[in-house]
Amino acid sequence: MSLDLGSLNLEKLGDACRNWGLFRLVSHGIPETLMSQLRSQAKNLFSFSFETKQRLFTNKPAAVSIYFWGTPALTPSGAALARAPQSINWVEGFNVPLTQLSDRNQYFQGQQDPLFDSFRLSLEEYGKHMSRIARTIFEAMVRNLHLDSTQSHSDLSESTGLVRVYRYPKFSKADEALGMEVHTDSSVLSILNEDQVGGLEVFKDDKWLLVQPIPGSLIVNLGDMMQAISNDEYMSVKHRVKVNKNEERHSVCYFVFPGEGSVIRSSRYKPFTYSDFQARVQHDIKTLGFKVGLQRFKISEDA
Ligand SMILES: O=C(O)CCC(=O)C(=O)O
Ligand SMILES: [Fe+2]
Repeated sequence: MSLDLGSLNLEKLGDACRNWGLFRLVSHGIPETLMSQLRSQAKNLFSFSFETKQRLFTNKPAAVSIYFWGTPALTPSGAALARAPQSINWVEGFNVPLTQLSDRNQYFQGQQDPLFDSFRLSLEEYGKHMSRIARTIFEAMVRNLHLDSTQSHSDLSESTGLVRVYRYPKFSKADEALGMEVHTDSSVLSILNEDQVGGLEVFKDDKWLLVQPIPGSLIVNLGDMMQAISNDEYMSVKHRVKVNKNEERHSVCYFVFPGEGSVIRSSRYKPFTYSDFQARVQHDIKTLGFKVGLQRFKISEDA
């Protein structure tokens, strides 16, 4: 399902969000050069030594490493969550909150290599496009769902935007590992920019389907917050990433969340903030080893 951002068809958008929870976006206005430049800069960053990567910090709100490996599940401060070894994901990445990006002292402090600064500048440029695209799509969704636009305005806040760049190494026993295990995103919206290797799969009608990479297009998927905001009319899609035997894969993924303290009100769920949700997810991952998600906030049907 492909949607054109320049002339968004509300009916088609609604259809994709109800039946798939994911769609391909074209005519999004991001120059192809910026998209590929960002992926190749990220690729170069990954070639630094493990020690250098671990030393890449953001300073706010506290000094936390932006580098992670083996799991995409992070604590609110950005540190990787300790997980059981059987759930190691075949991935490494950088987690970059976009808010302080323009302050060059916040990231990559003490790094002499000019690559860090050019990566920061491309991300800043890319982040502006992401905010624009996310807002445009979100407002179209609000219209399609006939929601009160004043009430739902703060359900998406561009200031929460963050980018994760991923490297999925190749692996000869590709059937025995996943690049990223099955999950739904916790975001409102996630926007993915991937290379041509492929590996993203979505779960639909009891089957795993490969999302075919198409140059220049973006993949938008709906997160749990969007499902709640839509009163379960839209769905957050279950997906995973397969690893490739012969080639490593790179992707750049943008996530955007509700505003800090903004209460999600939904006919299907008890009122909650994104922080409540995140705290619950962290707790479940620590104690059960997996995310239960929206189910935790569901208004019981037989009550
Ligand atoms: O790299 C990808 O294709 C998807 C990443 C993803 O699903 C995620 O970060 O939540
Ligand atoms: Fe995801």
